[in-house]
Parts: sequence; structure tokens; C-alpha cells
Amino acid sequence: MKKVLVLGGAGYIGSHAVAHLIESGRDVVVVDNLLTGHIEAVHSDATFYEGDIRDKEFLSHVFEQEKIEQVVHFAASSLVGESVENPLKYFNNNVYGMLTLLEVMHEFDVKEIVFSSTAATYGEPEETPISETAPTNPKNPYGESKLMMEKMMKWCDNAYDMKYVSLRYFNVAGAMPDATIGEAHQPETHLLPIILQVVLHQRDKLHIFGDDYPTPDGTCIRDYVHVLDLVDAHILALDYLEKNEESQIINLGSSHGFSVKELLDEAIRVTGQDIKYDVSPRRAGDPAILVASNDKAKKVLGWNPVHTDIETIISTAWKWHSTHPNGYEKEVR
Ligand SMILES: NC(=O)c1ccc[n+]([C@@H]2O[C@H](COP(=O)([O-])OP(=O)(O)OC[C@H]3O[C@@H](n4cnc5c(N)ncnc54)[C@H](O)[C@@H]3O)[C@@H](O)[C@H]2O)c1
Ligand SMILES: O=c1ccn([C@@H]2O[C@H](COP(=O)(O)OP(=O)(O)O[C@H]3O[C@H](CO)[C@@H](O)[C@H](O)[C@H]3O)[C@@H](O)[C@H]2O)c(=O)[nH]1
Repeated sequence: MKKVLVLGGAGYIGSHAVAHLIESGRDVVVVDNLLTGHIEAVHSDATFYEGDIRDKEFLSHVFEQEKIEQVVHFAASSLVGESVENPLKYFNNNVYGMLTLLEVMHEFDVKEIVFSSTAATYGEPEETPISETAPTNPKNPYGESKLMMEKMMKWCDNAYDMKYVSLRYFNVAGAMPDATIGEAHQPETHLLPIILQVVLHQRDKLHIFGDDYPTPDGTCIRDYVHVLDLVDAHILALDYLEKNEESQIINLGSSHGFSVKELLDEAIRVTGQDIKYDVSPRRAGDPAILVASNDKAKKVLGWNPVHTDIETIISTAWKWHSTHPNGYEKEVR
């Protein structure tokens, strides 16, 4: 198996991927600037470098030192709402970050990359579930930046034979079932952790962003995929790149949609607690419905998601949040 560099391996999804890659017997190197990630989340068997992927000298040093053979790229800014308010942050961190990475990969003749893309590349879909052939019309700068990054990889494949698997994630949720690692963002903006923070009395209530969308209960519908199923697909994608010559764009979702209100009701059931909410204005940049077709992931990668029911997703997240109410920070007395 090839030596893997994981960019953003101290983040929520990256840390679960690193643990899984190490379990699979791989030699793993992690680069992260710890801006939203946590050193405590990085598996102790991984070699860790603190630094920014936009720093070409630093990144070249890591490639030189570690003889990297494959790359998994999670390092990005990824908040839909923030990207609408501050698009330049997204073009700088995401697009410039990708440019630097591809330059260094080209310089060191590294030809295989698995990339964290997003359902936000589609924008408001014309059809549900969304397949990979659907048109891409991002509704926010975050999705636009990820689409630009995909196109950069496409042209590098064309010119330098650099092969990629771009994985378009839908809404990632859940945590390691033993609650050793989980989601810890500061500030938190994602729906499920926010709901669970209300249960933990860290927030007064959930603000539901809009109940006038064209959906059965008026709230937005999303496709929640368990982080462990998601990281499984990354291992399959690395294996795919070792054996195949064709780059791929592949959706990763459960193929089931839940509205904000439905997720809230499920969380009330799983935690056994009442959860207060109000209805607030819509958040800019939010499409009404995002649900994946995951047929291609199953066919091309042989993906077999197993933590698919919403109860498992919520209960693993709840176990993490209830045992780590302050994330990776030590308890303050
Ligand atoms: N969470 C989701 O539901 C979701 C959905 C679709 C796509 N994604 C994508 O998955 C990836 C990981 O998401 P996450 O939720 O784990 O986010 P995260 O913020 O927890 O992780 C990102 C990690 O990358 C690091 N990082 C960011 N910019 C960097 C830079 N310039 N140099 C070095 N390190 C840098 C951060 O410190 C952090 O550890 C992102 O690319 C995101 O766009 C996430
Ligand atoms: O306090 C909150 C937070 C969220 N929502 C709603 O809940 C849904 C999910 O929101 P959120 O958890 O913030 O995720 P998304 O904005 O759907 O984005 C996630 O999922 C995308 C793919 O679908 C990824 O690209 C992004 O990186 C990832 O953050 C949306 O309709 C939000 O409007 C609320 O109503 N109240």
C-alpha cells in the first residue's frame, strides 16, 4: 500500500479518515494548520506536520521528507453561510490551497488524489435524487470554490496524467462509536451538533432557518451520511486509483432525505429530551433539497454504507457530545 498524505487530518472528517487509514495498515502523514482542527484528534501513529497547505516551501518539504505517494485532501474552509459573507476567504484558502497542492504534486510526480468535494457544487437541483451528471450551478461561493478545485484537477489530469477521485459529500454527521473522536467546531454551525448543544443547555434553542421552502413541512431537506461510511469510501477510492486509469466524480450520501424538523424529532426521540426551537429567517445560500443518488459509489467503488439509519447517526453524535461537551478542550472548573 502506498504512503498517504492527509491534508486537514486534524479536522472532523479528516481525523476519522486518518484513524481508518491507519487501521487499514497504511503509513499516514498528516498536514494541518489547526485553524479548525485539533491535534488531540490526530491518531498517535500518524506523522504530524503543523503548517498551511498554501505555504509551498513547507508543503514541498513534507513531500520531500516523507516520499508521499497518494494524497487525500480535506483541508478547506467549508461553511456555506460564511462563504456568502466572505467569498474571498474561500477562494484564497480553497482555490489557492489547491493550486499550491497541485503544483507540489506535479513537482514531486505524485499522481493520485482523493478530494473532498460537496453537494454544494450542484446548487438548487433540477431532479432528486441528484446524480453526478446533474448540472452544477453553485448557490454559494463555497460550492463554487469546490467546483473550481474539481476543474483544476481535471485539467491537471489532462496535461500531466494526474488521477483523481472527487467525492461529493452530502451532510456528514455522527462520530466514532466509542466516542474517542467526533465533531468539534468553534463556533458550531452544523445542524445536528447545534441540536445536541441545546440538549446540553449550551444554547437556549435551535433556530430553524426558514419554514417556507417548497418541502412537505417547509424546512430544508438534507441527506445525512455517517462519517464512518464516508471515510470507508476514501479507502476504496485510494484502492481504485491504484488499479484504474480513469478519474471520477462520485456522490457520497445515504440517498434518504430528512427535513430540519424531522431531524429535530429524531433527536428528541434518541436523547429522550425536549428540544426548544423557533423559526428564523432563511439562511442565504441554502438550497431547499439536497439528496444524493449513491448508485455510482456502489457501482464504481463497491461502497457499502452500513451506518445508514438516522438513529445510529444521531446516537453516535450524541455519545460524543454528551461525553465531550467542550469538544477537545479540557473541562474548565
Ligand atoms: N462536514 C460536512 O458535512 C462536509 C460536507 C461536504 C464536504 N465537506 C468537506 O470535507 C472537508 C472536511 O470537512 P470537516 O467538516 O472535517 O471540516 P473541518 O474544518 O473540521 O476540517 C478541515 C481541516 O482542514 C484544516 N485546514 C483548513 N485549511 C487549511 C490550510 N490552508 N492548511 C492546512 N490545514 C487547513 C483545518 O484546520 C481542519 O483541521 C472539507 O474540505 C469540506 O469542504 C464537509
Ligand atoms: O442552526 C441551524 C443550522 C442549520 N440549519 C439548517 O439545517 C440544514 C443543514 O445545515 P448545515 O448543517 O449547516 O449543513 P449545510 O449547510 O447543508 O452544509 C453541509 O453540507 C454540505 C453538503 O450538503 C457541505 O458541502 C457543507 O460543507 C456542510 O457544512 C440547512 O437547511 C440549514 O439551513 C438550521 O435550520 N439551523
